Amino acid sequence: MDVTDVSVTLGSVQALDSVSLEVEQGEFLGVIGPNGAGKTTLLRTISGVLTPSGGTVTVDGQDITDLPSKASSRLVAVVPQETSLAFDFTVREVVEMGRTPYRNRLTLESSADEEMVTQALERTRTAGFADRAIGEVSGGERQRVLLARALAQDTPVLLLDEPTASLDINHQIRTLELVKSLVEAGKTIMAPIHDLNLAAHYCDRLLLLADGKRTALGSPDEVLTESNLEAAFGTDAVVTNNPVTGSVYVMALPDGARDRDGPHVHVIGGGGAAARLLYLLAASGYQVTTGALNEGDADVETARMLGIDAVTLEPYAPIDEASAEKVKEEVESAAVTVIPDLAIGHGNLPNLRAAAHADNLILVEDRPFEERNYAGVRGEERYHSLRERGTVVESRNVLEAVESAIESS
Ligand SMILES: Nc1ncnc2c1ncn2[C@@H]1O[C@H](COP(=O)(O)OP(=O)(O)OP(=O)(O)O)[C@@H](O)[C@H]1O
Repeated sequence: MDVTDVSVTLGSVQALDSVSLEVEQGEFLGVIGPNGAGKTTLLRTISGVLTPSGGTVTVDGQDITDLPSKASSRLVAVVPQETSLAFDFTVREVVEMGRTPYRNRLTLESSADEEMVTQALERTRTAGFADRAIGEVSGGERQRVLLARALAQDTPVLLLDEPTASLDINHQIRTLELVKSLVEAGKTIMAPIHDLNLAAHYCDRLLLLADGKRTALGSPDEVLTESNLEAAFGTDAVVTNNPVTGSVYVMALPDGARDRDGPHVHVIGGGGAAARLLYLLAASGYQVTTGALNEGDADVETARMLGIDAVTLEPYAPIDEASAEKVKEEVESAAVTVIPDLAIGHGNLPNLRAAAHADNLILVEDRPFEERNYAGVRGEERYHSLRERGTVVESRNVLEAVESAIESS
């Protein structure tokens, strides 16, 4: 499917401004963007409902705007966000409407039509209430019925307007898994999706629209960058990777979330040991820094999510001199430095060396000192010497300890 330089004006609003894109057969393209960006308008233009003031839309080499509606309905099916359906049709009758483009006044329903309708009902799990009136099913069920109708239409291109909007979490995933299987079977699918994390996980590519313009187009990690999100949505967002699925993960931060103005606390982390502490300190308004940590470490991910500055290193790289120096600078400028209950290995010796420069040092120990893990004598010695000049607390008392260290200094 090719969209070339499409512009649409609605009333006095330029809803689409010279938008171009190609969608491959067997591709799932997610359309994202703020309210009013033009997502629905783009869908309505591709389906032939709206005529662009400029540009063309071609499907299978045919210009949609030139085709009679019956012919375009064999190329593009739409699942609208909202629809007014006569309330006394049954669910099955609504799905049968999907076969209309293949009928004329003289042909009766064929067995192929019936087969398509049955399949569509089954794939969308709506067969169980096929004989109920459409007015008597829930909003989420109705959305699945509309998807069934579009499947019965048997088109190469399927446009879904917010396919998961009124679905519960179970049906969101089921619907997107169904979309995935349709795409694998060769359908071309385009869908505005507000949930950026679902979009990132399921879509092959994303189109970011803002103000009727194509702002970005590419793989989810190319499109979902902090600067693109800031520009399009005007929101401060943190982009990390979902530790479970590996997909890009977006979290919007409330206004001012990064403007913490409390005293500076530096946290030596590693392997996720600092995650909760980072959260507690950030939520209490401290200006928190952490590091040095390797990219990919769970503590780096947490720091990103919370908008905390981290001194980072390449994955698995040892702490080099420049990074050790940066850690030392953070420690020296911090009112308090905290070492959570971490495993002490060779890797973090430079961090421990830097911690020796702290004005106030707090060491968190939830396990008896003897049971802790030290890789090598040097780690143990180094930690011992820090222990002598710092305050040892359990994690449940760490906030209090930070506060009283700051008060007394
Ligand atoms: N019938 C109309 N007449 C005039 N302007 C319209 C009409 N329909 C939509 N618009 C305007 O066109 C722009 C694009 O609207 P569109 O519905 O395509 O946005 P959207 O990205 O789908 O938004 P949402 O996320 O809220 O569904 C908006 O500024 C909207 O106010």
